[in-house]
Amino acid sequence: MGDSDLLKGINLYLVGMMGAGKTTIGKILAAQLGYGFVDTDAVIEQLTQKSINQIFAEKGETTFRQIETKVLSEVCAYTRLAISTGGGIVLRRENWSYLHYGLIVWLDVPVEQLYSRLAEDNTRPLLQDPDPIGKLRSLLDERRSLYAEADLHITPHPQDTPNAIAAQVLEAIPSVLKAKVGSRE
Ligand SMILES: Nc1ncnc2c1ncn2[C@@H]1O[C@H](COP(=O)(O)OP(=O)(O)O)[C@@H](O)[C@H]1O
Ligand SMILES: O=C(O)C1=C[C@@H](OP(=O)(O)O)[C@@H](O)[C@H](O)C1
Ligand SMILES: [Mg+2]
Repeated sequence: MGDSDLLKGINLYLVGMMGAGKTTIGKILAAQLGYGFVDTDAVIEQLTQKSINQIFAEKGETTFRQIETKVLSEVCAYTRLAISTGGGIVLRRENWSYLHYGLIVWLDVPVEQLYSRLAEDNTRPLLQDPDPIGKLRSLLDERRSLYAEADLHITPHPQDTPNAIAAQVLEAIPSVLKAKVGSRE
């Protein structure tokens, strides 16, 4: 049994740039909350029976975003889930209507660190670019104000382990949850 009362069954959504640790930390948070774990990219891969790279290459980003919205709209109907999203989920306004059913946490990690984590990783189609660090910078410039709409903004230190970051999230939840529930009353 985890710290299951902390969120009162409300879903937790992790948002942020690719490489921020959403998938890694979402799993830890799910275990600690006694919640189920969902990664929207993994659901998309299961549904389509294709990798994210294949979907981008064969169908394009617009189709990927349509599937992503459909998956999110279905996932948000459940409770007691920690949901790791893909970095671009914040781009569509419609997605926010689903995200806001839950508590949204932005993992804000500097571009240099994202790059060092993903330099050897070829599973992020948007980074298959001659200038991946420049690409990360421009994506973050486009998205920063959207990520900032999250309920909770976590800026881990470079040496923080995934467990330490999960602990920071859990520690910060009570204060933001109060504000979130209060804003609905
Ligand atoms: N706190 C951390 N410290 C070091 N490496 C990390 C940390 N969080 C994630 N990673 C590594 O960074 C890479 C990207 O993490 P991932 O969870 O897939 O991020 P995202 O889902 O946000 O793209 C993975 O190789 C993961 O092991
Ligand atoms: O930032 C993005 O637009 C994307 C992030 C990826 O997920 P992660 O954020 O888990 O890497 C994945 O959804 C896809 O490659 C697009
Ligand atoms: Mg991920």
